[in-house]
Amino acid sequence: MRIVVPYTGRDPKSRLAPVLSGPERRAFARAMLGDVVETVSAAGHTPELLVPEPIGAVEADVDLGDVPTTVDDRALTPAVDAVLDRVGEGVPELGVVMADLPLATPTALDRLSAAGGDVAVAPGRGGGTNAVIVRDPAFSVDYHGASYRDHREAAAAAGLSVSVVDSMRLATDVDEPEDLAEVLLHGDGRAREWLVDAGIELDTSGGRVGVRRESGERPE
Ligand SMILES: Nc1nc2c(ncn2[C@@H]2O[C@H](COP(=O)(O)OP(=O)(O)OP(=O)(O)O)[C@@H](O)[C@H]2O)c(=O)[nH]1
Ligand SMILES: C[C@H](OP(=O)(O)O)C(=O)O
Repeated sequence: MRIVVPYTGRDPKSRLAPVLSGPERRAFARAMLGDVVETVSAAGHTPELLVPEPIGAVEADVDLGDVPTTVDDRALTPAVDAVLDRVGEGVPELGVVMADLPLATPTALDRLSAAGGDVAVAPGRGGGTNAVIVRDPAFSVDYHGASYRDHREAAAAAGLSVSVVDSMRLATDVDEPEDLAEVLLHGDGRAREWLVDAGIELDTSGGRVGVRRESGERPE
């Protein structure tokens, strides 16, 4: 199956700004993208990048190999919807897997692709839609906000069946600083390596496990 991976390098992961500088967020987002592309391929699928502008040489620190790429500078929802227009005769299904899922594994993707339904969804913590497989052209996306709820409602309104996959690895999108602790705890790819190299470490001093910088200070 072809799996589209939307990715933006335009001020990515802004909610990580309390911990990571702008250049660091770009590098870390790129490392997560590398993990996701590798996982999609390892699961036997064909990754396709969906980006608002060509990925430049400045971001070539992570070699993605020869990944097919669609460039569409519209916002996330219309850009993904345009790709989903392909679903129909000749293209029975298409996946959309976000680029900020560095804990995703081939096994977790296998579970999603094995789930039936016109639409198979892996919800994200916090209300989002981290991964979805679409098998009916009547479905369209509406990202941001509580998109998991919105997608279920839209599918129901269109008379489409939905299956939901409960997966910690697909549910953990990295948006907030506390999500970095999950990457340190459960990751084993480039994103985790990037955090360790940057001196980000677990902080177990409070209630919930968080992260801190070895140096104490975020670089500007
Ligand atoms: N192609 C494309 N991908 C996008 C766009 N906006 C977000 N994405 C990707 O969609 C996924 C989920 O988006 P967010 O969690 O909002 O990521 P983000 O915009 O980098 O992070 P925040 O600044 O914290 O919202 C990530 O893989 C992003 O790279 C966009 O406008 N175009
Ligand atoms: C794209 C968006 O991601 P979030 O901002 O919820 O992580 C969503 O899943 O609807």
